[in-house]
Amino acid sequence: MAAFTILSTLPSVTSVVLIVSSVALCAAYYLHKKYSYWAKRGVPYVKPDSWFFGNTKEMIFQRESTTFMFARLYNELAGHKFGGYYRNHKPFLVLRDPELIRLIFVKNFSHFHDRNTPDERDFDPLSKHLLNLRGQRWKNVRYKLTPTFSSGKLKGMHELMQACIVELDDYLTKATSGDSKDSNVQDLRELMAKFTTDVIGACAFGLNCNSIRDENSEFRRIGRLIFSFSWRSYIRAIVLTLAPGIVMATKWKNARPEIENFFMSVLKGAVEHRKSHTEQKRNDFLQLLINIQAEERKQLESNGQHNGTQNGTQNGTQNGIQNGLQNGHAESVSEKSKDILFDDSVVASNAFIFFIAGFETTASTLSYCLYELALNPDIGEKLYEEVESVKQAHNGTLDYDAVNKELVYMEAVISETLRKYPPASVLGRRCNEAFQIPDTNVVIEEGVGVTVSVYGLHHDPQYFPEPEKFKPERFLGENKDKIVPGSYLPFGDGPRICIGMRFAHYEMKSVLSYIISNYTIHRCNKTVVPLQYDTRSLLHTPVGGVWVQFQKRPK
Ligand code: HEM
Repeated sequence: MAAFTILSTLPSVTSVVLIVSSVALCAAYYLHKKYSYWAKRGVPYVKPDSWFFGNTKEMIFQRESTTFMFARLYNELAGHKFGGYYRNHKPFLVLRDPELIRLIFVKNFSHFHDRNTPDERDFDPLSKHLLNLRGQRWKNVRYKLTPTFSSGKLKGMHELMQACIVELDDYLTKATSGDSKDSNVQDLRELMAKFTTDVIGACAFGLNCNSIRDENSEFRRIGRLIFSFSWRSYIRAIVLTLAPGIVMATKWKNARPEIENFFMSVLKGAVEHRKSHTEQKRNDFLQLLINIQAEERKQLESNGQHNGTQNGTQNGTQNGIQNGLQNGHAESVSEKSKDILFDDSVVASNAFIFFIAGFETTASTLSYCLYELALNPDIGEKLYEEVESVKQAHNGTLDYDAVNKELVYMEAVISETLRKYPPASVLGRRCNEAFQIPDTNVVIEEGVGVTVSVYGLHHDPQYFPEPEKFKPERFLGENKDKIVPGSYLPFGDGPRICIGMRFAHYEMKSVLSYIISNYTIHRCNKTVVPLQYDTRSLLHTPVGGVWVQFQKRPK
């Protein structure tokens, strides 16, 4: 009897089936509606291959790298100027036509001024940097930071960079004169990452990171950690696309705690040092950021708007940063005024992003460039001749202007490297104001993201015939003039183009001219051709490194 009563209170099999099928139907209807977005608008699109992840399943399950997944979407939409795809169930547009790309990235920037990255978050002290900032706040910070990369400022960093080249020289001299027959065989990824870490450490923080000299350098360890795969970052990235609200509500920071703590303590140390050594003239990015902050405070004070406790002098600013960093958050109470643009966390975040954006991209370009020289010795010899002749014209040394203006063939070799191996292979913008694509009825609605596969464009034979061949002459003379605007985008385009572009070019040309002058680069039995790429990496990273052999040139 009791059993009968319990059974009668349970829902019948029919009602369970009904409930389950109604939920399934609602979910199917919801997803069908979501995935009809592009079809309804008559836009060609790539059919999603997963109900849950749209077109990004292969990337999410790490079977395809980000670079190759977006290049595949680009290729699948061949014949169209643009086409739709879905990230999870959100609609995105791939832009394929260079003219349309320029229209969106440059001419109609006011409709697309933000990236697809999440908005700056108050709980994350290292997130308020140029890559993430949006709208007017981005504009103001960018405006203030642009002079930081002027020729005058970069010229002032010449000595810092040369000091890092001396370290590299010391290392390579030992390696190539070592007893072991393999000591001159080097993993370019690792060697160049150590070099660019030292450069950016010196130029961003005024610090000697010692990555080349010291195998256990903390900076290099943290640099490796930033770009290595972690389940934490992987799960966070998935949650961020599926349910960004969860990341915000749980204050789930992007940087791992170890990385955040490291940078916060480095910054605190650097600021403390500057406070007690005001006599030392500095010319690094951190000092330039501190100066901008000091100027801003001075101006706010003179406008009578700033009631904080700092006195507005450079020392005051340094105290402010120090207090903020010491309190475990980068913003001191006195800085909450809405008028303040360069609060402590904006200073910390931008020094941090210069480090991250600055070392890996240049290291990867340098390693691919030297790899190609090992495969194409004739290009290496042509480079050598150019470097030697420019050096001769300048009494045997290359100053800032000679490096910048006279190494024309080297510039072409670097441009070709960036074409074949763009480190930032995908660009994105988020539509902030509806935009009708000219000569069509298609309107990109507010909130919809647009994507450019830089790798897809750079490997499209329509723009770069025989794209797998390494041909620097594409970027020389009249060939250069024939490059279709909007088809070559290693540094992006429009007002949000890479702010460090000139710095990167200068750094790469400086170190390459040193290497080319002193060494020849060769294939060795560890050189892999063609390179195989890590499907888990965001930046196109080869598996197992990029190995070549260095041989000292006879003097
Ligand atoms: C070969 C080296 C480099 C490459 C290929 C590269 C590439 C890029 C690309 C593609 C973007 C996005 C542009 C867009 O969305 O239109 C970008 C943005 C950025 N890069 Fe670089 N970059 C390099 C070196 C550097 C260096 C050395 C620094 C700093 C010292 C730097 C700092 C930045 C910053 C802060 C942004 C965000 C700019 C903004 O939104 O206003 N990059 N970079």
